Amino acid sequence: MGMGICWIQGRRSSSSNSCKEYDEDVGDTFPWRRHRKNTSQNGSVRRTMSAGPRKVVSEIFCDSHCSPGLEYKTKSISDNIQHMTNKFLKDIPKFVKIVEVGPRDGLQNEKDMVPTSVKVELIHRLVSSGLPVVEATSFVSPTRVPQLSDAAEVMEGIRNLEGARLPVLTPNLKGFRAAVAAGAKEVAIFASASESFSKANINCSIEESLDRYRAVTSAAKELAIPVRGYVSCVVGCPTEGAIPPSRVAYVAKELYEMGCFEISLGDTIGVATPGTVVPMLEAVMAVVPVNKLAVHFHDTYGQSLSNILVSLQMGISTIDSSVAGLGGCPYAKGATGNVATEDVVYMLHGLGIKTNVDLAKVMSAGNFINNHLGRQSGSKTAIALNRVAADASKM
Ligand SMILES: CC(C)(COP(=O)([O-])OP(=O)([O-])OC[C@H]1O[C@@H](n2cnc3c(N)ncnc32)[C@H](O)[C@@H]1OP(=O)([O-])[O-])[C@@H](O)C(=O)NCCC(=O)NCCSC(=O)C[C@@](C)(O)CC(=O)[O-]
Repeated sequence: MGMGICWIQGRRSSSSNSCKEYDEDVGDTFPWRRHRKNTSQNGSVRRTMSAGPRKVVSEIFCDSHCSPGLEYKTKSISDNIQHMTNKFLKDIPKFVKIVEVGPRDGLQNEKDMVPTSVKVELIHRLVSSGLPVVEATSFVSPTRVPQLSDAAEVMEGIRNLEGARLPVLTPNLKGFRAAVAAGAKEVAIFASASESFSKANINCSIEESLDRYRAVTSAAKELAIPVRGYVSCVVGCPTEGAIPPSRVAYVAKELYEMGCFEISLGDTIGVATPGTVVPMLEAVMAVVPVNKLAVHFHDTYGQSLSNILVSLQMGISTIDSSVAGLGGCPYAKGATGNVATEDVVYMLHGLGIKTNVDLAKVMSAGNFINNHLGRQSGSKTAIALNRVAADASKM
């Protein structure tokens, strides 16, 4: 296989040819430690992590992720994670739900059409990694977002897929009805805190969009279909600049009151820093319960992980991310992709936070789509671990 990423913590499949379950959910990754090379009696090469002061909690014998013939021992860093008592980390959640937006937000800006079969395969791989929610596609105008004009076909390809929720974006009743007809069991609506972005993105004012979305949420209620709400431009807008937190709070509250079960706060152009995230979250948390909020950071200025950390410290426990950092909004020029799922999982597990996501499998999904797109991953974690794996396979 040549993937060689068995030092990654996370829940493992119990199938005989993949990594054994960890003894503790928080295993460890010490890719920077040197491997010791041993030769066993039957001649197979074993590589063992150099012994350190920490407890070995698990040993992984992995055919599916390691290079053939290699075995890795991992050490636990759980001994070092003191978030229960550490004053800086004691209030962060113990479990975080990751909402994968790669197949939708990640692909919507791709110029060359990605074949439907590749999208379907990507979604299958992401679901198999344990991600609880994978946003699958959008039922928007095909002239506005040609890349997702195969939404109904994508839904057909994932019709029998189980193990994750598979919401789709719907900008209006027309999109909602098409989504339901295609088999969608959950939808997302997307408003903006910026008037000009609302106009550019969905061709109406904020108030008009809220009216449209009331129609969608009431139609969804009749069918018992859960609706997620997005607020875009929660910190900055490509044309208006800084957006006041009070405006974000207003739109979030409207979406919540019309029935959205969760509100995702989108830094659409990736300009936020912890300095602007804190006041924005404070304003929104005053009107929407924190357990109903998610954060959605694009990584244009490389601030996403620090923004996520401060959001965790403020009690947020749902994080949107995109495999391999794919993405960008067609109506937010210059904005890059979402924070990479691999980087988020690596950080969360490093903080001792459970996700139930298998980083190795997310990386495999990332490698799959990057190979198709012919580009390097936007995830630093994936780049680093792929490099370590390649080095290890040469030893
Ligand atoms: C909202 C509309 C549809 C308004 O569309 P419009 O441009 O105002 O035009 P319209 O309403 O007059 O309709 C134009 C044509 O589109 C059709 N139409 C109308 N609705 C639909 C539909 N649902 N599905 C398919 N077709 C549709 C409609 O029937 C008509 O067809 P025609 O008569 O010309 O043949 C359009 O502007 C649109 O699709 N915008 C969506 C653009 C988009 O997807 N942007 C990216 C979303 S990402 C985002 O917003 C941020 C987020 C969520 O990721 C979070 C973050 O990062 O911050």
